[in-house]
Amino acid sequence: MKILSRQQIYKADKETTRIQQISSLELMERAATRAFEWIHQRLQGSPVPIYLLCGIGNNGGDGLVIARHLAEHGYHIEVFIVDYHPKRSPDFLENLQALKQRKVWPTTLESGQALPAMDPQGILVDAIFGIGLSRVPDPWMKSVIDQINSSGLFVLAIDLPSGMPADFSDFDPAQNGLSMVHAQHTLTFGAPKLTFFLPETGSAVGQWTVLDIGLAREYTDAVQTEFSGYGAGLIRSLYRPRQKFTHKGSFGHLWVVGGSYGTMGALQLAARGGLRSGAGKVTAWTPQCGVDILQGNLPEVMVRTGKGKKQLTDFPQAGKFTLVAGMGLGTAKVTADAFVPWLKQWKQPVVLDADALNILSQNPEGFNSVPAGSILTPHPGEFARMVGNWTSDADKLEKARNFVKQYSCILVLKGAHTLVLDQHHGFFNTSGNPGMATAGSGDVLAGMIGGLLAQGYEPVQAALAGVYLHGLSADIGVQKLGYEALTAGDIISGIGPAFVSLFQTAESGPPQEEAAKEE
Ligand SMILES: NC(=O)C1=CN([C@@H]2O[C@H](COP(=O)(O)OP(=O)(O)OC[C@H]3O[C@@H](n4cnc5c(N)ncnc54)[C@H](OP(=O)(O)O)[C@@H]3O)[C@@H](O)[C@H]2O)[C@@H](O)CC1
Ligand SMILES: Nc1ncnc2c1ncn2[C@@H]1O[C@H](COP(=O)(O)OP(=O)(O)O)[C@@H](O)[C@H]1O
Ligand SMILES: [K+]
Repeated sequence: MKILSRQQIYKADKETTRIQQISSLELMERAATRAFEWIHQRLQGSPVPIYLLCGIGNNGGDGLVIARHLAEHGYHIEVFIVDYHPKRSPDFLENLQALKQRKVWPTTLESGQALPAMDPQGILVDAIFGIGLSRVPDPWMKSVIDQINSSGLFVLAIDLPSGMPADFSDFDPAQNGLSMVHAQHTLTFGAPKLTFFLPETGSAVGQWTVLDIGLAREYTDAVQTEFSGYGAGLIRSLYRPRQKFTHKGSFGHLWVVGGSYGTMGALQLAARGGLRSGAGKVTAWTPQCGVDILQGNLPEVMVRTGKGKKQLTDFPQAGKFTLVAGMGLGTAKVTADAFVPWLKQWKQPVVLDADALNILSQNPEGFNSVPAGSILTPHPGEFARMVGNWTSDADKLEKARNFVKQYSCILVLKGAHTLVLDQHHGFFNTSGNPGMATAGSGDVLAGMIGGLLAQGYEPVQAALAGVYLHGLSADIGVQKLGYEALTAGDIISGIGPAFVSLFQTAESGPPQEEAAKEE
């Protein structure tokens, strides 16, 4: 599912009206009618009061069209024009006339005015600002947004919550206190917006549904976007079925390197993640204290040790195997002094997680030794050590772009929508849940990505599939366990069912955010 930038959406609008030979007014009618249908399907004529807050641009125009349809279907509506700007869009004006012809008379809220009292059992339709928002809302608009947020009403945002930009091309909302409507649900037109996927803004969107408004495929199919959301569809397309006459040698040899006294669990979780993702063989390289633990717990894994008793002080000779390093490794000076020069021996892409990243952050020159195409999997704390603190999601994204360019690597920025970023594209994952916020789940992910890389998936494919299947495994796990009880070990137990469910199609029509997981 492509994430179109603000400018690309305007272009899509233009191309749609040109190719389909319709007016912008007709496109507005089509878009807002889809939104009305969505509401009508759920409310089924309910007498709940509906308050429509409309701006003066085309987002407000959408609100007026929705209001007209609701009035025609006998809903109890009140319409307010939030008069934040003297310039009305032509399609807004046309629809204002059309609404008045239906004998619906909107109330105008002028600058400085407070919102009227509203029944807290009602629904508030937010059609104040859409993608036209080009600068931070002024103090009056901020107070309107605050009043909406404290109203207690169910808020349905049209296209996007007012105050929230579609992307960061015009301004960074964090620089001005992130003043935006917090919606329970957002009905967005044509494509999801970048800001839906990032924590500062994504929490304001609530559940989201992309409404298909028939944008010209000639444009949307061809346009190159910087970002997309992905799910099962993409992973199915790159999945490699196993052939009959294959053997364990066909699926690679994964080495998981790490562990230290007291953190052998991290290495075990990675090893198990690699095994369950299909690596033909897995070897662990650990300090001597790890041998009994690993041999006792993981009969499938071979164990080799360095000279260090409680921490690694030396590393195996680089070879034809696939390397995942860093889980539980520690950052002791003896370990770091051996690790950084060792990394130089590697020519093929490796997977670096946790303390491998922390060691490199303390010795930043070492990042130059990371082989091109390697996959680095920091959580936010590790990424801050790598690139310094960021001031906002927009700033973090910029730092990530620069990092990937500088070191020709793939970043897996872990979070609710993990971002897999290479020099060409950013992919936001759509699987996973807050149950994964538990110690060790990142170790499992590193092992899974390594297991896929070992089998011959291209690095970016291994990162995409590992991240998606990891989230899906946890989604399967929480169905039985709930969010609180899910552990990293349960994610490992879900890997098998996740592979299986990849090829089972959903029968019922899921809501769109769910549907995005299919793409
Ligand atoms: N394909 C699609 O997706 C379709 C989209 N459609 C709908 O059109 C919507 C976009 O409409 P829109 O361009 O008229 O912008 P909208 O958001 O109504 O804002 C109005 C104006 O406000 C202004 N302004 C900006 N920031 C400001 C601020 N802080 N404080 C005060 N003023 C500010 C700014 O004007 P400026 O001052 O920058 O010239 C802006 O133009 C879109 O979200 C969707 O709902 C459908 O109808 C058809 C299909
Ligand atoms: N709220 C959430 N929603 C979805 N996924 C999450 C959420 N919180 C954490 N995760 C996922 O859980 C994993 C946590 O990794 P990490 O912080 O490295 O764990 P650890 O260091 O304990 O192994 C990541 O894959 C991340 O994307
Ligand atoms: K809106």
